[in-house]
Amino acid sequence: MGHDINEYKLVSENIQSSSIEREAKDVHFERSIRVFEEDLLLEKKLNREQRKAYTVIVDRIFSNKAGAFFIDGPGGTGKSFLYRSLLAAIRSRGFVALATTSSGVAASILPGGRTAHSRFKIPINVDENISCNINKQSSLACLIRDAKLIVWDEASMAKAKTIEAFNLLLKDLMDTRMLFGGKVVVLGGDFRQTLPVVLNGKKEDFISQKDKVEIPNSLLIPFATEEQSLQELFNVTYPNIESLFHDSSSLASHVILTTKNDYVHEINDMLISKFPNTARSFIVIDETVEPNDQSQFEDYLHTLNPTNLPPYKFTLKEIAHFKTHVISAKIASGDFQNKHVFIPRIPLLASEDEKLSIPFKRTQFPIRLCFAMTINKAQGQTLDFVGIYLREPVFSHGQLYVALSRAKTSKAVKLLIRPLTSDSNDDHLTYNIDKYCCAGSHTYVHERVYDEFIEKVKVRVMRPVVGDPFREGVEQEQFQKILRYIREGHDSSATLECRDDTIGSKGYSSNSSKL
Ligand SMILES: Nc1ncnc2c1ncn2[C@@H]1O[C@H](COP(=O)(O)OP(=O)(O)OP(=O)(O)O)[C@@H](O)[C@H]1O
Repeated sequence: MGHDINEYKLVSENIQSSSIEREAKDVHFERSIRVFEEDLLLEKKLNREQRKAYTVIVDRIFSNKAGAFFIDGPGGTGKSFLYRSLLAAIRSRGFVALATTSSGVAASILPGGRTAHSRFKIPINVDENISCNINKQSSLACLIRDAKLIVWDEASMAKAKTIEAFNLLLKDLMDTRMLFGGKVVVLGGDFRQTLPVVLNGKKEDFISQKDKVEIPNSLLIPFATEEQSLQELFNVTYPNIESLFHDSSSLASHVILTTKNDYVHEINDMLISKFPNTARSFIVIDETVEPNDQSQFEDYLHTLNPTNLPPYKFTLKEIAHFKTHVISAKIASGDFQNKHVFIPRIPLLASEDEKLSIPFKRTQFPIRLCFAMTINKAQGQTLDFVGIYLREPVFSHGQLYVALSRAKTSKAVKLLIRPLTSDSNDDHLTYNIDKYCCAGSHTYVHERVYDEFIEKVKVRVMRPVVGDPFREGVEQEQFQKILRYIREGHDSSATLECRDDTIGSKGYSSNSSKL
């Protein structure tokens, strides 16, 4: 590992995959996505609400008008179904339609789906001045300019800054100040489901309220002992697991959902051990970025489990053919279903969000077992059977709702709840987090209600009681941030609807303002 293929002199010419070549291949793929007959037929099956949205959006596209749409609907009400029919309608006429989502799993559900981060080169680590990394002259820029339709599913899971960066990119590429560069953009999602992950967030970042909910007996697996009840959950979710061996598509439509990655790893290890074949474990190679630190920190690095890196050790069974550095496998779902691939071991870096004290790279196969996955990861999927394991209650807004709404019927869901305390028997009660307050910096309002909205907001904004500017929590940094937002809004030609003056000469309080 770690060697350049050219060192082996296998062919006379140097093999170099330039970023331009990779991009050209990518663009070629996007322009030649095949539309399947079944997707073309979806249009005929649209229900009344879906058809209404479909007609308005298609009409905007073919009359060459701009349009920014948001498709809202509770889990399982057919948002993805609508996107599929829209994508098929545009692509089958030979036009470009880009399908993007906020998460990789959701991207695998849409034909030709990509994460928005990857398609629009939006940096993962968002900061104040985030911008997309696309050259205006590149073939990717040309592809985006040509796109008649851009779909962004699960947009409710994206941070506001990423949507703003996307908006700026389109304005820049299209050379216009119109929203989303005057293109037809369909954002979709469900704010009742999980929202963006706030890493190391403080209380102010997500204030939520817990409510106790009682789960009906028909959905429950009674809690006896942890081992016994988990076994029962495994049995209902994966009946005859050994025979599922040869039926990868039905294996992929059953899943156990839980709250945290640590529990996911535990369950996956327990389930892989149930397969009869020979086990093979793969241990990672951890290398510090600074070579001199290697001997001192190697053992310590093995104990770390950053969220975006594979665990120190994982086990596979001999169903795929694997060698030490490459696995030969078949893809089970998505656009490339049944395609045969070779997966090499590659070095992976931890995300900068992890803020590791010793930067290092971990070499391992970029794969994970997925008999179990986190609830957040499952958002957007519709599955044949869902087992939910709540070792502890959900910890963020919408998680319980997402978990319960992944299956098509209530008969295809079973929950195992560990009682909150060892001496209680309330294995039918859990907490739901259902109220979520956050400070939004932008509001997109439909033009039809814009004037009325502005009037109502003006009245509201002038109403608050101004507090003590010296109370705990009122900081100069936050105050400067608010003044900066007002300035930025003003500079980008927004109208100041209320006062923007500061209160008094002491402390950090500003009058209510609205741009
Ligand atoms: N008009 C329809 N006719 C037949 N089946 C439909 C229709 N609309 C949706 N479905 C089916 O309902 C299920 C859920 O639909 P879909 O995945 O589109 O919902 P969703 O709103 O995207 O869910 P989520 O919010 O969880 O992502 C899918 O199996 C889909 O095929």
